[in-house]
Amino acid sequence: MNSKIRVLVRVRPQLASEKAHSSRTLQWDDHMVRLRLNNASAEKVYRFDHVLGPKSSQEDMYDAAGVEQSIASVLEGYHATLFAYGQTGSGKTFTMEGYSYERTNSTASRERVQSKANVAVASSRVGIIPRVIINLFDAIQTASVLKNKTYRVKCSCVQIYNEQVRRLILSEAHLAQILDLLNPAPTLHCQNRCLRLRWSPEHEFYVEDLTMVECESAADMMGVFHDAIKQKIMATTNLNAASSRSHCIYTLYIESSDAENPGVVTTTKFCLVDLAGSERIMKTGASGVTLQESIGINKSLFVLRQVIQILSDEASNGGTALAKSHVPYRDSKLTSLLKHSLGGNSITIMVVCLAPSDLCFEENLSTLQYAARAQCISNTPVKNADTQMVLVQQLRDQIKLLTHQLHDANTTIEWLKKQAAAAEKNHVLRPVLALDLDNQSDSEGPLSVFSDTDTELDDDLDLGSPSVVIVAGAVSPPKTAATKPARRPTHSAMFAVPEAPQEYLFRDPGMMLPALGGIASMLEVSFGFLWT
Ligand SMILES: Nc1ncnc2c1ncn2[C@@H]1O[C@H](COP(=O)(O)OP(=O)(O)OP(=O)(O)O)[C@@H](O)[C@H]1O
Repeated sequence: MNSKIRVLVRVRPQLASEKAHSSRTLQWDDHMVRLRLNNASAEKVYRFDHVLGPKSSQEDMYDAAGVEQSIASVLEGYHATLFAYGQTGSGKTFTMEGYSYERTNSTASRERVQSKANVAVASSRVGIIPRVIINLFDAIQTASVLKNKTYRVKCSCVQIYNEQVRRLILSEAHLAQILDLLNPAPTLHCQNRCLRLRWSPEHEFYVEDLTMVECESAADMMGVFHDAIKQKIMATTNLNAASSRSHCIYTLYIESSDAENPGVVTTTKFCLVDLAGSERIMKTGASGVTLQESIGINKSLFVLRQVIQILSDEASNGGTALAKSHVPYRDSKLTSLLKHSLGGNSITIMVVCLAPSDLCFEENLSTLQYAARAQCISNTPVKNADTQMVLVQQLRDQIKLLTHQLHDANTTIEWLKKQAAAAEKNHVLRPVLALDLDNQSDSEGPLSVFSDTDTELDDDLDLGSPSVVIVAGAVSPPKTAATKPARRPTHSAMFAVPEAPQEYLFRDPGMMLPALGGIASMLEVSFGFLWT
């Protein structure tokens, strides 16, 4: 099953700080965005699954993105990803979280103004992640009753900051270590939080030693999420009072098992990603640490765009010409961790955020170009199963294959029998089967021979130089006795089951096939044949 990345665009309202600027370059309707180029002589039109304007609510956004379907898919065994993309200040964090951020004056922020999330906001303002948490637990409650399944939910949260993967969920031990290091050498501080990226054939890229927290309820999980986002690095720039200085990946892991097979566990994940926004350093006025962050952010977004470009080119070429193009997932931590979401096995939604101001024309143009490319990318969602289930499936596949082979063999045998019958009827074949019957009694031996209409073998039939010897019962070298003329056949029956390996001698290779069919249909033994 192929599934294109679903792309939605959200144009945020003009902020008070932007009122002085016009916003004529960007126009939209429900499925289209039109960007008038600066000289107004030309325009670019882009079509998307949905386009939401500044008046759209968080609920509108959640519904239009089809997040409920993604939750259902995750419970059915598929991975899902939703990520927010756009320039700095375009509304990604608002869309994903919906909280307000307040300035803080912590010691660590002497160099610049930092912000911390205030999660006490009206329920209508909360964004996609809190809504997913609440609705996931509701959906689990329903599914566990309807499908008689048991679910366990865990979560993890990391930020990718300056190409370092850092944990946002801190255990008490981590917190104690960090407090100990309040006047830290930065490297020690980082050791506490920085995590290594690993690769395995089973999981592809994964974060080593990642903290995962099991949660019993939506309230539990919301608590973990709120603690995590308070650890995010946020700072004030010219373009955003509370700008994410890192990419934030929040992942829900859903383990499910059937009441009938409690040992068989399926794990799926739902990744919710708030990307840091692309920044034009001239515009953000970044310097010092903020400048370093800008460079890191732009570098990883550059790789993300490259991945999108290559995958979309591949898709537009029907997956042929560029099918073997190298996709540079490994060139950044972000694309490594999003590999399954871009051209992989996940159901993916991309929420594209735009700022309406004419000042953002170039950024909006670039954002729309990549969004348009992203919606060409096809993923191949695969239902996940645990290893036991995979083994069961492999055995099922093997049984299916063997059943097919058996069916084919039986069909061949039937065909051979018909050929033999037709040949016999037309008296085309002569009784040419001979065998070593030294031990066989005259009345009824273990083997009868094939003959046409009870005709006896001609006395002068020369069986001294056989064309083929079939060895039935087991593969063994032909006995010299088999080359001797046989006694006369008396019946038109096919073959009886020999007690021990027997050799059937044919003069005429044409006879061999019907005989072979007859033997095969009656004996469940191996046999082979030799040309002599
Ligand atoms: N749909 C919206 N309705 C009301 N306010 C919004 C909306 N979208 C964004 N905003 C406001 O715009 C400002 C910038 O939004 P936000 O911080 O979400 O941008 P961002 O894309 O996450 O930026 P960055 O990449 O720098 O982190 C915030 O003050 C936010 O409250």
